Amino acid sequence: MATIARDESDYDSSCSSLTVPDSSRSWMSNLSFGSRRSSISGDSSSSTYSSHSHKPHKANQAAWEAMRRLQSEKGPAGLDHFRLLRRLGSGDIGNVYLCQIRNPVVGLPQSLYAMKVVDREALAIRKKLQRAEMEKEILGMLDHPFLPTLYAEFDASHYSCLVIEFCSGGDLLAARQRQPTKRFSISSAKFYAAETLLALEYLHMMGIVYRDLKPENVLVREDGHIMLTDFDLSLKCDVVPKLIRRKPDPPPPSEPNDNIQKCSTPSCAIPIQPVLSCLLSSSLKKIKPNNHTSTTTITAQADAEDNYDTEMVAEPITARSKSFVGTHEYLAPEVISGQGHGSAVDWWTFGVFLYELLYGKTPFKGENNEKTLINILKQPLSFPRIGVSSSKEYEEMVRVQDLISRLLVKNPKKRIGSSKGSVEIKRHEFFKGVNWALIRSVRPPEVPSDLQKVRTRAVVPKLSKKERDAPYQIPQHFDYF
Ligand SMILES: Nc1ncnc2c1ncn2[C@@H]1O[C@H](COP(=O)(O)OP(=O)(O)OP(=O)(O)O)[C@@H](O)[C@H]1O
Repeated sequence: MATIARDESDYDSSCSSLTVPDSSRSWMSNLSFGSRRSSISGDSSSSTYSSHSHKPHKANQAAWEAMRRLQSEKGPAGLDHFRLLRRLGSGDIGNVYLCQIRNPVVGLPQSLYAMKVVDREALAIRKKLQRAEMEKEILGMLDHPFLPTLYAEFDASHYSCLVIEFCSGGDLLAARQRQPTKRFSISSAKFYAAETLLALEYLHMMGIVYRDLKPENVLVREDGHIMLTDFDLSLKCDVVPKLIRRKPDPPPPSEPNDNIQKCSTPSCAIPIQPVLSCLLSSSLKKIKPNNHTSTTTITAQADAEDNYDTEMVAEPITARSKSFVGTHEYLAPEVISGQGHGSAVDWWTFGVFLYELLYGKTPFKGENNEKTLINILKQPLSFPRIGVSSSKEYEEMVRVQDLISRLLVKNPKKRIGSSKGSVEIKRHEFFKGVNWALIRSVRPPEVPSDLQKVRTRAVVPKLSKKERDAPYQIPQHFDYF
C-alpha cells in the first residue's frame, strides 16, 4: 500500500513540527501508487538531533561493536568504509542498500547493515527534506529490541546515509502472503501484534506518534522477532509521563463482546497523580524506557498497603496534527476528516493492522481510494467468517474481535488507548497470558529459514561487480521523479 505524503500542518505547540496548513486538501487527484501501499505525509521538524552513541541494549551486539571499533580506529564513519552489496528496497524518500564494513576489524564477525540513502537535493525540490530529517532524528533516539538501531549517519556529496540494523526476514506483508490462507493464525497474529504494541508503546513514551503502521513497515529479523521501521511520517511531541494508581482488574465479563462501546478502563480507576515532570527531567532517567521491560516492571508493582496497582502512563495525549499522512486503508477517521489528530491514530492503525494479519485484508477497503476513505468514515466494522477448529480458538476469535472493535472506534476519544495508551490495550483479555517482559525470548511463529534468505536474495536487484568494487559507492539510480 502506498504511503501518502501531503504538505499540511502539525500545529500543536507541543510538537516539534510547525508548518502552514494546506487548505485545499486536493490530495485525491494527485497521488501516485506503486506496488507497495504508499503512505501520505506532510511533516516538518526543526528539532535538534539526539546523540545515538549510547545504546545500552545493543551493547553486546557484534554489529554494534564492529561499528564502534571502526569509528575509534578510523574516525567518523563515511561511505568509503562500506561496501554496498545490493539494493534491499526503495521508498518514497530513499533507497535502502545491504552493506558491510569494507575492512572489518580482525576477530569480529562480518556483520550486515542496511544503509538508507536519501538524495537531499532531490528531496529539497520535492519539499520532503524535513521528513528525512525527522526520520534521522527519531532513529537517533531509539534503543529498543523491536525498533532499529542507528549505527552511524553521515553525508556523502548531496546524499544522506543512515546505517541501521539489517532485517533478513522481509516484511510482515510478505510473510502474511506466504501463509497458505494469506492470513496468520490467531496465535501468530497475537505474537506479531504484541511485539508491535511494545514498539508503539516505547515510541509514545518517547513522545513519538508513529502514524504509518502497516505490515510493510514491520520487518522480520533473522531471529524471527520484529522491527518496526520507516519513521519519516512520525510526529514528535512532548510527553508527560504519569504514575496512575488503580484497583486491580475485576474478573473478566462472561460476554467480552457484549458492549463494544464500553470503555475498557475499569471504572474504579482513580485520578491520575502526576509525579513526573517531563522526558528531559532528571527524575525520568529512573524510568526512561531503555527497553520494553521498564513499563512492565513499573506496571506490575502493586501497592501492598491499599491494594492499588501503580502503572506508568506516558501517552502523548496533547499531540495534535492536521497533516494528511498515512496509508489510505490505514487512515484514521480523524485524519481523513482533517479535524486534527493525536496519538490515538496509532491505536486505530493498530486495529487495522491486527485485522489484516488475521483476515488477510483491511476492514474498510473500497474499490478505489476515495471509496476506502468514505468506508472508513461511514461503514460499521464487520468481520468475515473464518473457520475455527476448536472452542478455544473460537473464544480467542471472540476476544480478538472485541479488541479490534474497541480499537476501530471512529471517535478517537472513545477509542481504547486514547487516554492511557498501551497499558489499556495490554490489559485486554486477548493479550492475557502474554509475558510482556520476556516476549523477546519467546520463539517466534517463523524464524526465517536459510531458504527464505536465499529467496530474498534472489528477488532484490544486485549491484554489478564494478559497482560493488568501486571505492566510492554513491548510488546513481534514484527513481525520485
Ligand atoms: N533495516 C532494513 N533491513 C532490510 N530491509 C530494509 C530495511 N529498511 C528498509 N528496508 C527495505 O527498504 C524498503 C524501503 O525502506 P523505507 O520504507 O524505510 O523507505 P521509505 O523511503 O521511507 O519508504 P516509504 O515510502 O514507505 O516512506 C522497505 O520496504 C524494505 O523492503
